[in-house]
Parts: sequence; structure tokens; C-alpha cells
Amino acid sequence: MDDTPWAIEIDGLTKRFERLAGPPRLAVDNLTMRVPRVGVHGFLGPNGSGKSTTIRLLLGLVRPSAGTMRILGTPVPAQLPQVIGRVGAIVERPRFFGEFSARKNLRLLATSIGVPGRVVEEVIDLVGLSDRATDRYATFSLGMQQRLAVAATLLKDPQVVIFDEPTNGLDPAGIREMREMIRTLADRGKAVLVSSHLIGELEQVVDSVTIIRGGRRLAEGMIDEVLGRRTILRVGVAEPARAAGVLRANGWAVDERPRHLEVTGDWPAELVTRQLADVGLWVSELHVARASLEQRFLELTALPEPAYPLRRIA
Ligand SMILES: Nc1ncnc2c1ncn2[C@@H]1O[C@H](COP(=O)(O)OP(=O)(O)OP(=O)(O)O)[C@@H](O)[C@H]1O
Repeated sequence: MDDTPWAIEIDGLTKRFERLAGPPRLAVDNLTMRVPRVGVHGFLGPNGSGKSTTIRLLLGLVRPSAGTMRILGTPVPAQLPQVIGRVGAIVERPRFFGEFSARKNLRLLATSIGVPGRVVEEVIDLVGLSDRATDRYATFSLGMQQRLAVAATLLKDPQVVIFDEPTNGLDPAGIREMREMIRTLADRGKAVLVSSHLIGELEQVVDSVTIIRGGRRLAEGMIDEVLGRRTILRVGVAEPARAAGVLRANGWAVDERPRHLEVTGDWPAELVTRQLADVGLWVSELHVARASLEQRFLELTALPEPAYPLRRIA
């Protein structure tokens, strides 16, 4: 069952948590999701949207109320033992011995799962801990602890790597290192599923995304397609009111500011110059900015649900 293009396939997944007081809580609601076999897939949604529950369902830590899931083509949780060896998950902070060095902690783990010592050195290098491998774990910063957790997961050379909110609690340098590590794994041919409620921390590293809210999928696809990386231009021109009219007629959204126009659209900047020149208006300033994906993500997750276009990965 290994010929599927998907690392993870989820169909109609539903999880209802029964509660002693009050009605059951629907944490995941008829969720369908595809994670490609290679690349970084961002699993994005506000806090409490059901990301952790979905990951816990995939890993057999919680039982689904309904729906089907496959990892590398193998149905889970029914056949999870057959595939779990090819999945590395960093869901909770693993326990390491504080008095042992990073290397010693990894060697212990490697021995317990029958992995040779040279692999320990490879993963230490891969997560960028070579300089600190002999330091005691107790002295590690949160970022280094995270990297050691990733190293431990990589010992068995998983095909699919799952991170639940890996940037939580990290400082900007730690976030950057985590991003680089995630990218390295994807560049080595792995499928990386990474959840976050902060798109801004991951936008440079994800190839495709699934966005959820209230346990339901809002959008799915390649990141640029889903979040619409739009062009924003700052345009200086002699007759701003007339220029604004011309650009609006050509489909641009135009905001008239005191000294310039802010022009937003899906097309290249050259079109603005040409469209204005065609009517005898000359551009004195043209500055290209990019819309922040974070802004678009917040707009998207704040919209009323039926308004979303549901997009799929081609
Ligand atoms: N064991 C549980 N019992 C009852 N409700 C639960 C349980 N686990 C999660 N929930 C609820 O399910 C919903 C989804 O939670 P979940 O932790 O999956 O969201 P999340 O997207 O991972 O959020 P965060 O980013 O805050 O971790 C929330 O309303 C949460 O309170």
C-alpha cells in the first residue's frame, strides 16, 4: 500500500469529546485533508481549532468518533503498528536525562531501538547540535531541547515527520532554527506536517497548507494559491484622483493616500505603469511591497464559513 502520493489521507474525520457537564464538544468535524508525500505541509488554524486533536487521532492517542485515516497508505489506527516505525512525531516534550549529555541521551535511545551509533552522529549534525553534543541536557535552552527532541525522532529515519506547534515558546532565533530544520527534512525527501496558529512563523517554509477552524477545513492547497500572495504597490503620480479612476477601471483596488496611491491587485507592477502611461499619466514613484500572508490568514479565519472557496491540491 505504498504507492499513494499522499503521506497522510484523512476523510470525514470527526471527534466528539463527551463531557460530564454539558453537551459533547466537537473538536474535529468531518475533516478531509491530504498531506503530500514530500514537502512541508502547514496545518494552520487558530487556538482550539482542532489541530492537536487531529494529530493525536493520527497517532492513535485518541480514538475517532467517525472517519478514516491513512498514513503512507496504511489505515490507522487499525494497522498503526505496521506504519508507526516510519512516522516521527514531536507532540509533547520528550523526557531526557538532565545529567547526561545530548549525545549520551541519544545513544541510550538509539541502543534501545537498535539503531547504530553512527546514526546518532548524523542526526546530531542534522539538527545543528554538534557544538553542544557533550553538554548536559539540563543546561539546554528550550530551542536546543526542541532540537534534541527532533534528533531523537530522526533516529529511526522516519518518512513522515509530525510537529505540533514546534515554535511555541521559542525566541526568534529558535524559531528560525526550527524553520531551517523543517526545511532540511523536506529537502531530504520527507513529508513534514507542522501545525501552527501563527502562519507568520512558517510562511517561508511551507509548501502547502490545510487551514481549519472549529474542527472544519476552510481551505487547502499550495500556500500562494490558498492565501493569495497579492501585489501591493505604492504609486506616486501627478494626478492621483484621475490615476485612481483609471486603475480602478482596470480592476486594481486603490486607496488614495495624501502623497501616493496604494494599489493592490493580482498582477505584475509593470501593468500599472503601462495602464497609466496609456492615458498620459506618468508614474514618478513605484514601490513594490508584498501582502503579508499573516494578514490574509487572519482575514480568512475570521470570515463567516460559507464564504470560503474550498481549494484542493492539484
Ligand atoms: N480531552 C478533551 N476533552 C474535551 N475537550 C477537548 C479535549 N481535547 C481537546 N478538546 C477541545 O477540542 C477543541 C480542539 O482542541 P485542540 O487542542 O485540538 O485545538 P488546537 O487547534 O490544537 O489548539 P491549540 O493551538 O490551542 O493547541 C478545543 O475546544 C478543546 O478544548
